[in-house]
Amino acid sequence: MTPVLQTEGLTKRYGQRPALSDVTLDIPAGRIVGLVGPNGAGKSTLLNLASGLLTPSAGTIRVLGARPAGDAAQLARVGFVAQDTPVYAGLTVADHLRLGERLNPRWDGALARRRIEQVGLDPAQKAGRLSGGQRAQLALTVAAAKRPELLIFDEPVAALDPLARRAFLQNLMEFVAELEVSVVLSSHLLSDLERVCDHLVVLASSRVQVDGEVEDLLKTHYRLVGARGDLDELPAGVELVHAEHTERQSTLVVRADGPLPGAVKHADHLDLEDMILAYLTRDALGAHR
Ligand SMILES: Nc1ncnc2c1ncn2[C@@H]1O[C@H](COP(=O)(O)OP(=O)(O)OP(=O)(O)O)[C@@H](O)[C@H]1O
Repeated sequence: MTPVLQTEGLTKRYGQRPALSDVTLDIPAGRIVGLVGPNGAGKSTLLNLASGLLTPSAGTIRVLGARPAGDAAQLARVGFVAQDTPVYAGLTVADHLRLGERLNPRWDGALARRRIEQVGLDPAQKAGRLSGGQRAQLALTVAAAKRPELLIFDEPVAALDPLARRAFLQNLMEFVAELEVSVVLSSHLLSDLERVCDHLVVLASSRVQVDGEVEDLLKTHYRLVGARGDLDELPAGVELVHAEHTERQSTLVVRADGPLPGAVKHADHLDLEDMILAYLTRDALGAHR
């Protein structure tokens, strides 16, 4: 199956400053991919490159096996909702659907109308008067009714209250199951990502820190506790992500594809949130050293 997103040495600079450095990814189709990282990590830059709004400074990017936004057919295959879910404030909800129908060859009007009704949007309401959550629902509906093969969302739930966020993500998961669409979404909300994503990419300081299927990542990451000094040497196949020490004890977060060190007193798997935080802490400490 063609990968949904494939990059090699992908780099984007604004002037001299890298926003994305040497990013190599190969993400299979049929996933909900979470893209996570601190402010300024390069998430929007990557998503804008994937949707063809930006062009790379170096390296390559293929989306569904083709150049992003290379032609009208490729544009129709990808639905992109930029940060802050832009809508046309002066147009009504129904106008958005009419516009979508006119602009998109594969427009699914029945799906759009059903979704609008399901989420309780008034077709006559001007989009500029919708709440943040309603706007997000409208943007999701328009993007999904294009019947794309890939949906890209830049922080779709950032402006939503917890209930609206949950409803939006629930909706998104239903969509994915119904439409067999792949999704790439960025978010700062790690617990949300844990609930909906099956593939994760952690970006920090313009570089990929870790990337993989969530299930594999959870299986291979551990928090190890041992006597201070006993865990200084790690065997081959065990990569240190983050370490904290007290006078007597060391606590490490590691990625282990092989056996754990013999001197470990205690080993636990981490949840996704703690694993991501370990990578982000490593990057933050490295950056300020
Ligand atoms: N148009 C631009 N001109 C110059 N620099 C830019 C531009 N857009 C982004 N940058 C810089 O590129 C880097 C990556 O920005 P980007 O918006 O991709 O990060 P992000 O991970 O999406 O951040 P956030 O979580 O805050 O949305 C930042 O240092 C940012 O200041």
